Amino acid sequence: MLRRRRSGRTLGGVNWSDFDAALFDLDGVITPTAVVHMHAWERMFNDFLAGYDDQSPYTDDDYFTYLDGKPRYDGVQSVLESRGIHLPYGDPSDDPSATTVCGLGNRKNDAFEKVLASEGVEVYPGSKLLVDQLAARGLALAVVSSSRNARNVLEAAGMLDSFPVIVDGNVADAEDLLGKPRPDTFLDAAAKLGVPKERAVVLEDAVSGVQAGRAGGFGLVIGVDRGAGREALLENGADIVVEDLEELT
Ligand SMILES: O=P(O)(O)OC[C@H]1O[C@@H](O)[C@H](O)[C@@H](O)[C@@H]1O
Repeated sequence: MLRRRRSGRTLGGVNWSDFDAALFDLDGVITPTAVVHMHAWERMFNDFLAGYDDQSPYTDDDYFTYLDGKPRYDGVQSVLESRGIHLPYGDPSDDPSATTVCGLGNRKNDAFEKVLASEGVEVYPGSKLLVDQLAARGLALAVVSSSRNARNVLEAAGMLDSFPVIVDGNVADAEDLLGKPRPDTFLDAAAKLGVPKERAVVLEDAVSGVQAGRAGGFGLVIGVDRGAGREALLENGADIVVEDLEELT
């Protein structure tokens, strides 16, 4: 836990005058939607795995180890590989009923979209506060999310206008950028903001996300522990770990 300091240019122990940009992950960092993704994956995988006699049920450990923060189909591949299940990759246009990597990913997306439409999206109050404070200090802000739903989530949360640069799963696909844990999407966001990586801060809740931050050589990597675990975040690339971004305000 960081000691809160409000003096000078320091917020929550971070000297923000050392930085010109903040690159925020979305799900689990700005909005509590990591939980929605988590539940949608759980429902889809448990239905799918029930068709196998020799597979144990999918658990939260599967989520944090193989899925958290990764692009949709990379996550599906990773879970299937860990269980020795081989399916054809298919194509992102696959119907959700297709028994392919892409079909399973799209099946989960149906569940995610239903929850989004019926329940809407909130914002973590501490995250909104930090975003507003950093914007007021003149930092350039971006969202860097693996999700193809990022724009919809930001819009539903009323935060779309807070981020001049959004690098999401669709941008990564269109620009051929490798997804987290590779650093490419974060580097792309920093370049679009015109800020050198050493002057940019990465804020991430997923192990794959802090790995991307470390691999990219960013000025500071802040882990937000929403379930991945403080130690896991520190071991994989976080310089500091908080439980909520309110600690940095
Ligand atoms: O299926 P989508 O919306 O493109 O999202 C892909 C991934 O996006 C990430 O932001 C989430 O942490 C993952 O849980 C999710 O699986």
